[in-house]
Amino acid sequence: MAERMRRFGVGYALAPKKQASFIQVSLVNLARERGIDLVRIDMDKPLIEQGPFDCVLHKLYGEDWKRQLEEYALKYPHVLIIDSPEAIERLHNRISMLQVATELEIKCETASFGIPKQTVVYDAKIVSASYLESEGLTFPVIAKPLVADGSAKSHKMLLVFNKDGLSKLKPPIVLQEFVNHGAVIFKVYVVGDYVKCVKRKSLPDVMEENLGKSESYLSFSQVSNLNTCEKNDDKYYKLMNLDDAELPPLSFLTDIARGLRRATKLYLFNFDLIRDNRVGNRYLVIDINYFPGYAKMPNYESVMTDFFWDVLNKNDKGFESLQKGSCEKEVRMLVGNKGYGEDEGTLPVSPLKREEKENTIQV
Ligand SMILES: O=P(O)(O)O[C@@H]1[C@@H](OP(=O)(O)O)[C@H](OP(=O)(O)O)[C@H](O)[C@H](OP(=O)(O)O)[C@H]1OP(=O)(O)O
Ligand SMILES: Nc1ncnc2c1ncn2[C@@H]1O[C@H](COP(=O)(O)OP(=O)(O)O)[C@@H](O)[C@H]1O
Ligand SMILES: [Mg+2]
Ligand SMILES: [Mg+2]
Repeated sequence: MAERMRRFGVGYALAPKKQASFIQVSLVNLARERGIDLVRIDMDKPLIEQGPFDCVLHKLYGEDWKRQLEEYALKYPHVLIIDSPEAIERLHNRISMLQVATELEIKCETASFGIPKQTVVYDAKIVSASYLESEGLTFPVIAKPLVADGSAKSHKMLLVFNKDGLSKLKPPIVLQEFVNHGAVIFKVYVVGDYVKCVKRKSLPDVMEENLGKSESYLSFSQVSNLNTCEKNDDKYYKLMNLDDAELPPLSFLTDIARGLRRATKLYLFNFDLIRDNRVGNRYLVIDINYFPGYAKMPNYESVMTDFFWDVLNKNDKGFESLQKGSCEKEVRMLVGNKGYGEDEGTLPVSPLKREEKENTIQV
């Protein structure tokens, strides 16, 4: 008699827009074929009454949800919670978010890595041109809401060209050095050990001689997502003049991704990288997002399914051996919401494929 395949249940708790983009029929079907059932968590009912799931996949905010997850992990200690609410929380503040990148040691002969200069402002009254100077910042600067909680407000940014623009700031904000980067941003998607880099249109360069000539600030939001067309194909790259943009070295990106995974203990995130035009091969991390728009990633269905399969099977083996009373230390690193340990296996890393186009903003 054929052996029945072990089936796994992955409960997902996502906002309606996220559910619509991520939970596509193609993903559900592929996962099902591999023995993984994706099941919607009913937000009108307590989580504790649902499942039991082998894994809970989630992108929701708030204390109540955190409490429900804690309660669930207590009742079902073998459940994998992807990702841990504490780990995700670090990304909800744009200072702690980038702090983690400064903790990494990336050794690469051809490229270097860092974050832009930045400072946090809680009180609008203290901001002046001399304050900026004392913080090591020069115009232009970007003002970003301190909190990155997924709200439309948290994506509203100001590019401030001169001192007149400073009166528009609404703290709490992060003031960050604007770095010319040829209007190309690299979005690096991470799914466990899988890493994929894509190019997106970004803000054009700002010429110093133009500062103070016209507007004092420019407000913008989600600039890399403004164009609604399909972003996976060559047409988008041609349309957006991204064709010739050379991607950063693969091993460099993989090292950053691995370092960020270890430091954040997150499985699912992406980070935005820009190439500093002043320094050539210096790359700066400007943003890290929890559970980003994976559906925009080529072959996202198989990448996500492979990931689920891998973590679920590892967890399952760990659970079995825990039940048998062995390998307790190893298992502890995989179960509950602890994230991977140092000694995990590796999933395949995708092949990668930059542009330097003179894009100048007239100010
Ligand atoms: O909606 P999408 O597919 O554009 O994904 C958004 C991400 O776009 P990206 O994958 O980086 O191009 C987006 O990335 P950016 O912050 O725009 O770099 C965020 O991750 C956003 O989530 P949130 O509003 O910060 O909670 C993501 O929004 P949610 O889908 O999580 O609501
Ligand atoms: N320090 C910077 N220098 C130059 N451009 C930047 C910088 N920070 C952000 N940007 C531009 O602003 C966009 C939005 O900033 P980001 O920090 O990624 O916020 P969000 O979380 O809304 O995506 C980026 O995609 C990029 O185009
Ligand atoms: Mg971003
Ligand atoms: Mg972001």
